Parts: sequence; structure tokens; C-alpha cells
Amino acid sequence: MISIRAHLRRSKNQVFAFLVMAETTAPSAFYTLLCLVGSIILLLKLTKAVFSKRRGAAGLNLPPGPCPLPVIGNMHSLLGALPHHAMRRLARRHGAVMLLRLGHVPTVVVSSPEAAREVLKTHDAVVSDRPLYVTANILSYGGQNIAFAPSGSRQWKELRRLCATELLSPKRVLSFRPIREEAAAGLVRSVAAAAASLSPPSAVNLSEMIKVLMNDVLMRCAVGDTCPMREEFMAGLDEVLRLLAGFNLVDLFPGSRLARTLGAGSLRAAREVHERVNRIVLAIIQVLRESKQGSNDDGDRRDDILDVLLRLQRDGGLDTVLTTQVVCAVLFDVFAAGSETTATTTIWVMSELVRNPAVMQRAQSEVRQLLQGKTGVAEADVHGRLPYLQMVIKETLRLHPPLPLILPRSCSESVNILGYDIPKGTTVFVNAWAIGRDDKSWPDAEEFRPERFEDGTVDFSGTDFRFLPGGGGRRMCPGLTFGFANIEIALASLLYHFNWKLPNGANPCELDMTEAYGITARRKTELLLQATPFVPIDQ
Ligand code: HEM
Repeated sequence: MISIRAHLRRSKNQVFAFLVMAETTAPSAFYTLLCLVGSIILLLKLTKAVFSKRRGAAGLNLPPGPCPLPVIGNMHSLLGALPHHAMRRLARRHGAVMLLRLGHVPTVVVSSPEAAREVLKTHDAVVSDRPLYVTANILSYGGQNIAFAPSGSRQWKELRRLCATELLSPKRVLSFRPIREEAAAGLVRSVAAAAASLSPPSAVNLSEMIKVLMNDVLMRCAVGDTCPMREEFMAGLDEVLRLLAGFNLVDLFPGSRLARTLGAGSLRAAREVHERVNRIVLAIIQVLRESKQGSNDDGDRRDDILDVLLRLQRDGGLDTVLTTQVVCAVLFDVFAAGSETTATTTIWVMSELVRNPAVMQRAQSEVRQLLQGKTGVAEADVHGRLPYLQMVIKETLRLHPPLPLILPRSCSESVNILGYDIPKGTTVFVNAWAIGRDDKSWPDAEEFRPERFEDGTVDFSGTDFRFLPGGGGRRMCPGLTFGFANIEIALASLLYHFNWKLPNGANPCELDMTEAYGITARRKTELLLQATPFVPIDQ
């Protein structure tokens, strides 16, 4: 009896703690909710629920998983850890296809290459929608952008075709080369200036500089050099990513009016940030239209992504109507999906290199031998000619995929995965982070060893289900080539021009590698490193 009471007490505490995590934007509503949920839980016969067995309705063979609590389901099982960490811990106990209930949302988590293959290949057609939670609905223009549009819709198919043939095609990515080169040179100058201004030599905030670089590249490739309200826009995007991380009350209890009332704060925040970001995107479009009206001579100006979208809007030729709202939604996709993922990856690469001096040395020798005698880094000199650096990037993506749970999928029909019935409407997460760290696929999985990619058989194409940084199937990331190009030149420049170490003679092993909570797994702390110039900079 004592242990049941203790269990109840623990469960209640977990419920409260979960709610703290779930609702941070409406404090007064949140306290009301605490009392309400506490009472509900006490009224419900918890003991029965806690110890009840999972049963499949209508004789379904549902995947195994931890017992859900009333109201919150398994949210308490995710407490105290990042979701992808907690899900790996649970999957080790319950299996590679595991059922959770997050609030009211039935959720399946897959955590092995075999199960991922089922989701991303065998049943790709059925598991390729995104769950359009209330928050995501607001932030994705009502599911009109690429990342959230239903996979059966003509619009999504046309937008994906457009990505492949126009917006993110290899030719377009190549045309952005001068932007990347200029931005990478700017990064090198910023590091050099910051390092020179610090006396005695101290640390530069490399995280911040890399974020600025990737924002700059994405911004210029997407809309050209003129972006009104750039700072405000970037702050808005950060807020969007925070809100999209999920676990808002309204998303966890989609049918509940109570949750809607209590979660009104976060919904308001989502609407407000969406309007703010959208206003800026509209202003950018306006500036571009006016600049085009002002001159009828584009000269040899390179087309940015917005140019292409506006041309298609004007001339047609798509099997869907490209309204201004859809143009805004696509631009939003490019910024939101492109900047954070590439910055996060680059920062993790530098973190791993500093922690692994032998790898750093090999990567630097490769770049320095290739560019010997040059005063700057030109993409034409390095592209495809730095095989070890490519392995380093892959190894980093294996250990630190920026989207550790890729992006959630949703079943448009019931489906059977490795013998388990997954009902229609279930949300599906692929734990790419856990799969990349699985000892069964990767010997010494937690070790940073780029050489494991030496034989060149594992790539990003989404066909090797042990390695899924860009997801897979029809919803796979359309921007990987673009992202990789941005990452490669930034790293080549940093490694060519500087030697790197932790400040104050700290031991490389001491570098904190903790991840922050969010839709992307970025570093929790800023990466502060001491940079010593090695190759003088081309001014
Ligand atoms: C290191 C760089 C990047 C990584 C690791 C990455 C990863 C991902 C992942 C895991 C997904 C979900 C795929 C799935 O559901 O199977 C995704 C989707 C997406 N990514 Fe990326 N991404 C990167 C860079 C970019 C860039 C640079 C862009 C564009 C500028 C971009 C645009 C998109 C879009 C539009 C989607 C949604 C696709 C859809 O739902 O149809 N990504 N990305």
C-alpha cells in the first residue's frame, strides 16, 4: 500500500512537472490548469490506470510501450531528458517500434534501421503526411508551405518539383557560390578581428559568428542583399523554432476546449510571431518588386530564390497557383529549414574537432596541403577535393543530426510496421539520433571516428537507414546539397586560416557537449574557442 501511495505521489509530481514544461507562456492559466489536472487525476482511479495493461482496440496488435497515465499519457516518461534521449531509453526497454501517448496524441517512435526502412520506404506513401498540430497550422500558413503541406496535395508535389528543378537544383546551388565565398571570407575576417582585439588572447564566440554567417548566406540566396528588418526577422524565426518544438497544451490535447482555453497564451504567441514574420517577408517582396520596376535591366544579376518564385507567379507554368501567401510560405521554409540546420551542424563539427585533436590535425593538413600558398578559400579549389573533411561532416551528422527526430510524420491510413498495427492518424517519429548511435550498426558508436565513412558506401541519399540526417522517402530534405555546400566552405575556411583550441588551456575532453531543448539539437552553451591565425588573410 505504501508503495502504491508513493507511486501516486510520484505520478502526481510528474504530471505537475510535465505541465511546467508544456506550458510556459501563460502563467496564470497554467496555475489553474495545475489545480484542475491535479484534482482530475486524484478523482480518477489512478491505481487501476497505472497498473493496467495496454490493450489494442478491435484486436489490434499495437506496438509495446510504457503504460500511459490518465490525461497526460506518457508525457511523464519524457521528463528530465531531451525527447530523443528519453525515447531511446524507452525504446531500449520496449522495442524499436514503440507506442506512446503524448497527451491525447497516439505516437509511434521507431528506433532501428529496419523499422525506419518500413516507415521511410516500404510504407512511405502512407506515412508521408505531417501532423498539422494547431501551432504548426498557424506557423505553416495553414499547411501551405513545403514542410507541412499534405503529401497528396498537388501543391506539395509541385513545390517539391520546383525545389528539385529550380529553387534548390544543383545549378542554382552552384550559382550561389560567390555568396558562399564572400560570406566565408567575411567569417574569417570577423574571427581574425575578434581574436586580434583580445589581449591577452581569449576566446571568440564561434557559435554566434557561424549563426550570423549561415543567416547571411540563406538570406542573400533567398532574397538578395536587401532585407529590411533583418534582426527582427531572425529573432522571429528563432521564436518560431521554439514554438514548433511542440509539447504545447493545445497540440497535446487537440480536441480539448479546456486545453485551448488554458493554452491560449501560446496560441497567441504563435499568431503574433507568425504575423510579425509574415509582415517582414511581405516587405521584402515589396522591396524586390519596386527595385525591379525601377530598372528594366537585370544585367547579369544572379536570380535568387524569390526572383524565381516571382517569375513563376507572374508567368505561370506550374500546376498550382502560386499566390503571394504560398511565396511567403516557401521563403519561410527556406529560412526556417536552412539556416538553423546548417549553423548547428557547423558548430558541432568545430566542437568535435576541438575535442578530437588528432582528427582536427588530419582535417587541417588536408585543407592546408590542398590550398598551399593561397591567401583565401575559393569553392572551386575545395569542392569535391576534401574527402576527409566530408567524412568529418558525415560523422558529425551521425552523432548530432540537427533534427534528431527528423520531422514528425502522420499515417494517412492504418499500416502494419514489423508486425504491429499502427492506426490511421498516428504520429510517427523516426529517432535518427538513436539510430546513428546504435552499437549494432556502428561499432563504438559514441566515439567520433570519421574514418568509419572511409569506404564511401554510406551517404546522405536516405537509402541507408543507419544514417538519416536528412530523413528519407518522398519527404526527404530537398536542401541537403545546398546545406552541405554552405557547411563545407565555412569549415574549410576556418581550418585553413586558424588553429583552434579551448581557452585557458582547458583539456579538450572538458568541452561541454550538452544539447539544448528544441526542434533542433543545437549546443546548449555557446562554443567559445581561442583562434590563432595560421595563414594570413586576403584583405
Ligand atoms: C545540414 C543541413 C540539413 C539537414 C541535416 C536537414 C534535415 C532535414 C530533415 C531531417 C528533414 C525532414 C525529412 C523527412 O521528413 O524525412 C528536412 C526537411 C526539409 N528541409 Fe532540410 N536539412 C538541412 C538543410 C536544409 C536546407 C539548406 C534547406 C533549404 C534551404 C532545407 C529545406 C528543407 C525543407 C523545405 C524540408 C521539408 C520537406 C518536406 O516536408 O517535403 N533543409 N530537412
